[in-house]
Amino acid sequence: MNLKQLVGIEAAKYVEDGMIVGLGTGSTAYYMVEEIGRRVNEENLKVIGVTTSKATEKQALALNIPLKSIDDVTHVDVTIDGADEISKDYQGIKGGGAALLFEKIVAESSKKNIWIVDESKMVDYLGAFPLPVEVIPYGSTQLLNLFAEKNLHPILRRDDNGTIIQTDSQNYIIDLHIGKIEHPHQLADWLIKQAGVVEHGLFLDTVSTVIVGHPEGVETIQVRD
Ligand SMILES: O=C(CO)[C@H](O)[C@H](O)COP(=O)(O)O
Repeated sequence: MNLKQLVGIEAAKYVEDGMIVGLGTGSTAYYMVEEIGRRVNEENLKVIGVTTSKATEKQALALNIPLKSIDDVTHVDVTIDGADEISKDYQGIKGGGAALLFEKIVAESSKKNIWIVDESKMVDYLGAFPLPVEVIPYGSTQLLNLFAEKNLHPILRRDDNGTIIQTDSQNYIIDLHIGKIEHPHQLADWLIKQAGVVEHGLFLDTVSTVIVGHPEGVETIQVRD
């Protein structure tokens, strides 16, 4: 079993009958969704899933996990999602899979957030992983210029064919190759104030529990209630 599968299966243990569960996006969250699907089908687990991307929605539907839109629930009990980086003070970067907007909306509606990662995602400081910023297409060149002026080293995300990637909301992603983010809260506050920025991938003071996969086994870190 690989480390992503290990933490995905471990996190699914936190899901109980009657819960509304936020289902994250990415190659690690994939295994958690598979395990919840297995429990729904084999153990008659009764849950409602709230998905964070079209990809996860497709996976959950194929597994017959009952789903509701975030707009049709009053709250989410727990959201389980991956992360691109987690710093030593448990701040995170997400959005490598371009799902950061829905992921943040669901995370902010959740009583608890569990992040599942392999040990390579645990870092001292955020920023070696390029910080994704979701922007509307209109004015995105102006934002690229602004970010470049501020030495944030922006690159518009494209696929291997050079086509600009669009999110589930038809927005663009600008990745900021910062290297080391000294003051994540300041950067987050500045980014969200720029016209055209829809959301950024700094997930600050969000996570309740981090489940880290090591070759020796699973480490569970309780960060906040
Ligand atoms: O934020 C995300 C998607 O927008 C993912 O959770 C993050 O990119 C981690 O993905 P993976 O588990 O595939 O490494």
